[in-house]
Amino acid sequence: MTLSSKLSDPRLLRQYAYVDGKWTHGEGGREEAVFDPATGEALGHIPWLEPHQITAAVDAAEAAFMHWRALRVDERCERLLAWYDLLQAHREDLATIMTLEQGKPLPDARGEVEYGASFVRWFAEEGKRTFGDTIPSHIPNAALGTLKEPLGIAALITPWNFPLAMITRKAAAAMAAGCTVIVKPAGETPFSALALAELAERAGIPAGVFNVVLGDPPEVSRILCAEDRVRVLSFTGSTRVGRLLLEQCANTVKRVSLELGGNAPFIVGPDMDPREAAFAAVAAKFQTAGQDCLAADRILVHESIHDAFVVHFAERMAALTVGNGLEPEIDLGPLIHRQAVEKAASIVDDAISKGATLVAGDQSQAPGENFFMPVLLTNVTRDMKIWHEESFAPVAGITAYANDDQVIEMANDTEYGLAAYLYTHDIRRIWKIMRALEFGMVSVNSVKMTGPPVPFGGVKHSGLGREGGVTGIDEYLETKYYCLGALGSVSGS
Ligand SMILES: NC(=O)c1ccc[n+]([C@@H]2O[C@H](COP(=O)([O-])OP(=O)(O)OC[C@H]3O[C@@H](n4cnc5c(N)ncnc54)[C@H](O)[C@@H]3O)[C@@H](O)[C@H]2O)c1
Ligand SMILES: N[C@@H](CC=O)C(=O)O
Repeated sequence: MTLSSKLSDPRLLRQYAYVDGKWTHGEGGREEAVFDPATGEALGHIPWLEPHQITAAVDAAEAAFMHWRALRVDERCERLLAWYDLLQAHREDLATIMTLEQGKPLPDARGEVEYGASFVRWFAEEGKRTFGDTIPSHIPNAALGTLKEPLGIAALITPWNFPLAMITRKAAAAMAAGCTVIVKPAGETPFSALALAELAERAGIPAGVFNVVLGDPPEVSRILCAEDRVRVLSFTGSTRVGRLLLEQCANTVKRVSLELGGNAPFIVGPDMDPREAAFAAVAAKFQTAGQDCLAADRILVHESIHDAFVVHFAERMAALTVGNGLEPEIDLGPLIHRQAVEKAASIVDDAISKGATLVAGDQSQAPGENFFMPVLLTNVTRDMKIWHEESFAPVAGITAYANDDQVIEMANDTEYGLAAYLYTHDIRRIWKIMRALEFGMVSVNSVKMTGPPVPFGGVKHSGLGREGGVTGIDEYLETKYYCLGALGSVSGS
């Protein structure tokens, strides 16, 4: 059965790039297959655009920018709201596309469609609030102030683990600000991006405002980074690629926003009920089969409750079901591809060879070659890869600690600084540890922390800038200061 036959609106499955309002094939004959990670079946093909076609997308975005920025902001925001309504109306098809190309269970895919759509509505509202300032003047007879203006063309490069929401969190902010965008989705999950383009067109978003280019990642990124007309690069993906792109943007001095990898500590205080904390840790570790920048990578449990916590964690983990995300009652889908499975296995082997204890995790039960059964390791120490690397796999590692100062030092012992979890009901401990954690986001007694109103982003090697929230739109705006001089006597100046 083909992908399009599973959709109630088969036109949402597009196998072309989308440039200047037109579905565009490659001119050099290069293409790439897109696979269902659960079955290994090819879902379809996408063309790779040639370099001059990427430049044509920049031409289109440049031409569209003049008109898009000149629209009244409420007109721009109306189009975004129409886009939001269409995302909601087609959420089932969007979720099906996502599960097929990414692998996450259908309920999680539905959740991501809701989450992704919520950014479109949020920025359709925030777009109307891009206020400048008036400045009390230090210059005689002058009025001073600031205006917020769109930066221009934004290039948005996104990953495969959240193939829809990572686009809308950027694109809706940029478009509400008056920028035009060129999206380069991950080659593993282009169909969610192309369905977004189809719905943008139906929502009346003009040609050239929302473009999706496809191609060889380093080639496309090099062109977009070197283009002077592209004034913002917003990237979500690995720290390794983020560093490369930051360097490539230096020559054109563009605004760079980076949402990079994480290695979240999950700290459990001695006052916690070990069962409650263990169940929360399982939820924080295994979402999207561990392929989540917020995944609880290092679980740090006070020594007084460590053993009970491990028992409850193992019990809860054993109840997780692994299988094709299209089937009912599945908790963990496949990993994105075979290399991800090999990386997960190497992280487990490395830990065991350095003294970790394998409590659970039997790979002989895996239902297919891209699946990895959840693993629980205890006695995890700092010399292991699992401590330092973002595992991006369903591998949980637990370490015992003795006191608050020690756990703060352990939690901060990473180059990453995206998110941290803290479970304790002691208010003094919460305040002390929360303040000392070197992370952009700290979630206390809650697994869920994200959503459109919050400033999402990391410190250290986890990135630059914040997405969402009231400041997310600023990533796409420039402040213009004005001085209106020689006005005669200006009261209050
Ligand atoms: N901080 C966040 O908000 C956030 C959210 C989601 C994912 N992530 C991170 O994303 C990573 C997983 O995603 P991924 O594997 O797709 O990341 P990735 O860095 O491999 O790829 C991200 C994007 O960059 C492109 N790319 C890959 N290699 C490139 C190169 N050499 N030059 C230019 N472009 C290149 C890819 O095609 C894709 O579009 C994890 O590290 C995860 O933590 C971060
Ligand atoms: N779960 C994150 C994406 C990271 O992979 C989010 O909520 O944005």
